[in-house]
Amino acid sequence: MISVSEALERLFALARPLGIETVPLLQAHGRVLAQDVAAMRNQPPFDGSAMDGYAVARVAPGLRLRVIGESAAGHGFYQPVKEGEAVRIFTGAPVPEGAKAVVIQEDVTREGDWITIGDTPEDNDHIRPTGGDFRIGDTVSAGRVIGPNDIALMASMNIADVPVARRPVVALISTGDELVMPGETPGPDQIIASNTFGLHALMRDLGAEPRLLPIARDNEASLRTAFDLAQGADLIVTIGGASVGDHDVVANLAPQLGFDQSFYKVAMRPGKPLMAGRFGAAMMIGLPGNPVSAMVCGHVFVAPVVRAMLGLPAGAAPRRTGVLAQDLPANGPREHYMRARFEDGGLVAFGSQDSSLLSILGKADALIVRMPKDGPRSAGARVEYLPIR
Ligand SMILES: Nc1nc2c(c(=O)[nH]1)N[C@H]1C(S)=C(S)[C@@H](COP(=O)(O)OP(=O)(O)OC[C@H]3O[C@@H](n4cnc5c(N)ncnc54)[C@H](O)[C@@H]3O)O[C@H]1N2
Ligand code: MOO
Repeated sequence: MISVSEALERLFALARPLGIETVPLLQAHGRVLAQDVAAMRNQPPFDGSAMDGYAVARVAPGLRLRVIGESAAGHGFYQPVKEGEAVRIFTGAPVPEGAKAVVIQEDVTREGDWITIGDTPEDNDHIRPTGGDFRIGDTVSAGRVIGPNDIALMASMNIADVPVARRPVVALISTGDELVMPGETPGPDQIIASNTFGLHALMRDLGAEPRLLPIARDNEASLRTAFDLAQGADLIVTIGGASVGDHDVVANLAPQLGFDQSFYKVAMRPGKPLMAGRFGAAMMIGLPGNPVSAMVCGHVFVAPVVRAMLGLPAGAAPRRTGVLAQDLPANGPREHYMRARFEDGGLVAFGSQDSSLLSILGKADALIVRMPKDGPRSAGARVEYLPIR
């Protein structure tokens, strides 16, 4: 059995980066920027006014000036302003040549075409200089998930088409004779497939393109059909059949069908019978079937792999530090991801950590990470956890 960190390293070695595609700006939200993009223009493209008021060549209280024109946003005034003159100006308008400051209209008295400057602070010229926000060639750096603020910035830079990482296509295959789809009527010894649905949502959140394939039954022909249907995927994720039982088809049959295994079994709880390797042109991860194991492995392994495929830094799922609100006993030999909730700001692990209990996973805010053989921890101790909400 290998450690969680070694498993992650091997997974990153198996992942292949994806190509780049160009999407219209409106579709770039949530995608990963695949190349630096550069501003096509200066912003502002001219010295512009930050206020409504009067553009003047000199500011002095009591100065009387003649208003010679008007500069509004989208309608500049293209004559110089000289000593003794002022130009009526509005926020966002180009400042005329010769103007050294804008006096806000609250600090001015106007009579006809004449203004008199009143008491006004002289430390702010209210002029936004050309390129004060960004200049031609300034870049937004690749390797970031594009958020609303990035979209606004790129729009302002006149970037209408954005190079983004192609979404990894993730084929999700549930295996087992006992499974039916949600909405179907299960037989007396059947249950509803849940793992592929939770993982589908997780993949969507990460910016992948999940494909839910039909359930593979516990026989070679059915598993072969599922792998055939998975062709074209960048990542194949199987769920269940990973352990040592006679009917555990993925562990028993996948190598005969083309699975080139890199590792099998990780010293973690839940999630021990995890496997990974390549399957033809795709990477493959075989998750254990127990529902909590599958979801925890989704957070701990599949999510970092998808991020790496998208060109984000290859690293473990980000952890935070929290304070225990209760004592915890010593941990066993496997790295333990304990389902826990926050109570008054402190972490409380659930009493049952059985890997079949989705009702507890559903109430959990966090997975407390216990390293192998970690000693007992007292209430008040600081521990690492993965946020899972
Ligand atoms: N003798 C041993 N038995 C088991 C071991 C072991 O080391 N020795 N490991 C246990 C551990 S740990 C786990 S985890 C499970 C994993 O087994 P499999 O990956 O083979 O999973 P299955 O047997 O197919 O299913 C386990 C459990 O989960 C349910 N299941 C499966 N797929 C789904 C799905 N898509 N949605 C909802 N539920 C699913 C399945 O019905 C079973 O109840 O093995 C232990 N055994
Ligand atoms: O490792 Mo299994 O995934 O604990 O139930």
